[in-house]
Amino acid sequence: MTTMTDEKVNPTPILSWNSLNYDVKAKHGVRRVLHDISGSVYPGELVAIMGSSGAGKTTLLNVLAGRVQGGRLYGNIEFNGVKRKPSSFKRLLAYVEQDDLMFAQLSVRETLNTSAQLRLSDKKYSEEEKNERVDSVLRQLRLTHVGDSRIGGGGERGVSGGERKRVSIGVELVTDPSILVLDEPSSGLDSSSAEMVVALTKQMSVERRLCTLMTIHQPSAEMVALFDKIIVLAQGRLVYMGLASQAVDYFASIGFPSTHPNPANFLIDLTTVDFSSDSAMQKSEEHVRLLAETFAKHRDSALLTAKGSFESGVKTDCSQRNVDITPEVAAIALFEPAPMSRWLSEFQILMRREWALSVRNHSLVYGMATEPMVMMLFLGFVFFQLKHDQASVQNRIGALFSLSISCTFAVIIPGMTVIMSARDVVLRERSAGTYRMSSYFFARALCIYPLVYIPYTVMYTGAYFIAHLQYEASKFFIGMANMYAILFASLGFSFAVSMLVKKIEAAHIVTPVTLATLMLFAGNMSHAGAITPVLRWIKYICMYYYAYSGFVQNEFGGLEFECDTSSTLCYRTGEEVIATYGLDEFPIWLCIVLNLVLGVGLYIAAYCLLRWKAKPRYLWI
Ligand SMILES: Nc1ncnc2c1ncn2[C@@H]1O[C@H](COP(=O)(O)OP(=O)(O)OP(=O)(O)O)[C@@H](O)[C@H]1O
Repeated sequence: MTTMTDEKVNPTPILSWNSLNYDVKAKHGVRRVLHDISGSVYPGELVAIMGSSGAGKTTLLNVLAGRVQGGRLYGNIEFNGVKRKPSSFKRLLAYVEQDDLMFAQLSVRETLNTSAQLRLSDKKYSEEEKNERVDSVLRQLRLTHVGDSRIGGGGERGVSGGERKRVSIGVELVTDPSILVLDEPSSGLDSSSAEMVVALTKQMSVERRLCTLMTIHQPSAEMVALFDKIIVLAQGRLVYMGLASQAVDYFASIGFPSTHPNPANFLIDLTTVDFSSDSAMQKSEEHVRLLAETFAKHRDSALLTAKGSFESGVKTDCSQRNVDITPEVAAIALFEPAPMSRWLSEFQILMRREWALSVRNHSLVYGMATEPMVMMLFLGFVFFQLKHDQASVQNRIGALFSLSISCTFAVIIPGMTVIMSARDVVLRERSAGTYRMSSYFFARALCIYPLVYIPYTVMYTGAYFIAHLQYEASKFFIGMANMYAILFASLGFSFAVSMLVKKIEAAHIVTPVTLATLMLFAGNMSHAGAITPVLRWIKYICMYYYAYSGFVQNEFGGLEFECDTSSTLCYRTGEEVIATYGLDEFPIWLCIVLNLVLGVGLYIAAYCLLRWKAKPRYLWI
């Protein structure tokens, strides 16, 4: 197997790293996860990072990809011979995560197409060129036959695991990366699918002169034969980095002849720490340290004699050049790579995608449409054809309060589920700088409105006429505007909680508790003007208060009631009811405006949280 390394053609490694050390917080102080790792890779190479579980493979990969969070990182990393710049490096690096984070409801072609549309520059590529790029990636990754199949996953039927992994790779390859990074691309795949993924990756590396780095746990002998270089880690130490084909010979030369037909199994056996007892652990840790020291000496001697047999490109290896470079401590990089498309075209692409996602989520669409219909029947028939007696006062109060409540729970909880279920994909896309957060935010928000506003308009109209609220056009439409305002605020609430809380389980606890608390301030369970002064302000940030005040003033205004002779308490006019409940603090139009303002405030809070709080804080050197 000839290596496709490029050191003769291009003596500068595409990526080189020197004296990488990474510390994390441990129970008793600090734990070193990576010890003094140096190395380099070249265009066209397929490099595997191997080692047993916990050896530090993913950590090293993330450090090299500029994706490590938390802890302290020391050392130097260079890209094309110079210090990396976060924005340009991220554009040229494609990172395929271990979990295939994609939308189950989109087809393979749609997934790749969206990535191409968003990540290929509008200035450099025409629409046809972008489509051609998608076709060529589909062909290269042997995905053409499943182009129209849904991705699936999470309970939805879709393409196979191997195909899904290839789509994840394709999402990154539709751009023009210089480095492709894959975290455990074979995990969860059967051996033939895993081999196919590695073989195709190899082919792409050669054809596109891509440098590919992947972590891999226990590859088959056939897969090892595809790698140009391997990096073997044990307990965060480098025990080998060099040609895959020479690894076994190297270990034999230092006294560890292969005991296994598969070199990967041999290397894992050789470097695994035995945790069965304290003495066994100490012994194997000593063994790993010895292997790392031996490799350091061998590599140094290879450098000194310029034989370069272990590591291709050693003559220009940064570990040689950087002897007098002081290792740097990583700073936190908070950057946003420059977007590739104009805001409006980004927004249109995302609108199309978000709309497809919304309408293809059948349980969501049916759920959001059915709930208001059920509510309409209950509201209409529990409060059927209201009259003008004293009982109808209580019934009207009940109907209007229920209407206010139904505009929150049944909107906020499904809304939150939709927004949060997309979170991981959005974070992946954000890490790659795929689009601006503002275009995503607007597209997501706009796509959810029809799913809420259409059924609620039907519900309101049905309930209004069945319950026989005041048959007056102005009252009907003012009530509807009031409902639209609380729906707007509810969706803002949905967005804010989705951005504030990381886990959906937590959101499902926080939301009902908050809403139940806010209900106390609506003016139904407590008199709006008689709440303890220290808590009274809460009604001003309570969407129920404004909506309920609006509904009550709209419906009761101008109504007259009959008093029966047996009753001591009698409301003669609607105005008396409004005054008794203290719901006349703001006129109706202001109630509507204040709910809209509350909604805008919640959207702004949600956007700020999305923009800054959810921003990954990667360590950068
Ligand atoms: N931020 C962190 N905080 C605490 N420990 C960490 C952190 N990052 C890595 N580690 C520890 O460093 C070690 C190496 O982790 P890493 O995920 O890189 O191993 P790995 O070789 O990829 O393992 P596996 O094959 O099981 O995924 C592990 O013991 C892990 O617990």
